[in-house]
Amino acid sequence: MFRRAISSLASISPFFSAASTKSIMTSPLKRPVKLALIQLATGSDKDVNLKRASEKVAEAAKNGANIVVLPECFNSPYGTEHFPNYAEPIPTPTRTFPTSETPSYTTLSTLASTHKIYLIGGSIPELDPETSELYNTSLTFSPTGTLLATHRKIHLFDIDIPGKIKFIESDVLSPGSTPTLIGTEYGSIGLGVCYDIRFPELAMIAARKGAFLMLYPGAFNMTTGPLHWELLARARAADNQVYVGVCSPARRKEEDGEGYTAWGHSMVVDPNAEVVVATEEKEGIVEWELKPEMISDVRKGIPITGQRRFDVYADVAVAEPTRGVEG
Ligand SMILES: O=C(O)CCC(=O)C(=O)O
Repeated sequence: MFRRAISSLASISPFFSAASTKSIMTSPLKRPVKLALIQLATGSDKDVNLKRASEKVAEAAKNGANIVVLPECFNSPYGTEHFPNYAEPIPTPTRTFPTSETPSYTTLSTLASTHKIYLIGGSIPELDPETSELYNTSLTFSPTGTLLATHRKIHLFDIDIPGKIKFIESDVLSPGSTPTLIGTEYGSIGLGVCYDIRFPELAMIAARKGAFLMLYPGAFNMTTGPLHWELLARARAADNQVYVGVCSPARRKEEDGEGYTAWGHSMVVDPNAEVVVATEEKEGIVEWELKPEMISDVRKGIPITGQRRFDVYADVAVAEPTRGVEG
């Protein structure tokens, strides 16, 4: 019945191709996988942050998680004045550093291999020693502890809402320029850091390339958190019919003094754009099993994945809006 509906669509639209038909019928998630988002309580002591992250990752792995996510800036306070002090270089095959200079990288790699998990290490301030540029960078490790992906936050958080919040990341950070798609044994995962979620293009690119999940380590605040955090997570899921996970630090306590206050509310959204599990502001772990048929069922019911009209909006990046007739 459904196949007949698709072939009749294909006959009226050349853009409803055989390839897109296949992408509707097959789930991009190969088998069930358990996702854990760690809403970590972070502070100003990097060693304590790494120790706390290690405890919580161990707890998530013990609960059976296969993919574990930490929040944005999990090793440092979130603030432009802090980034230079907490930044670390990232080792590459051709550029190594003593482990004392890369404690966050080393901890994440060890945690991934010890617990045999995919670990999306939230983000850390990164120092590029060649250019002295700083980035807000997310490192992903495989279950053998190998670095799989390095995502430098592409859209820097530069906003000014009078009387509410002003934050200019670009005062000290440089933006990344490369969208990230992480290959795993379960399928591909798209990644963005916090403000990246406001730009639907990244999730759309990842989904078109076959991602089953978009992950956003983030740290929304007390103004934009209640306004947009859940809305954006659900929107990216609805746009692309993929799972979405958003992972925040826990909210700072009064006694921790001045500083950026994260909204919290880490959550998993399913491909139908429903919040399936969420927490509030305190430290905790949000866990959910992602299922292949959830994606394929949603895509069969509302087949937008194969109905896109790239003949109409392929040139969205350069298109000028059509102007009305003047006068
Ligand atoms: O987009 C927002 O409202 C918050 C973004 C943010 O906090 C970040 O990019 O770190």
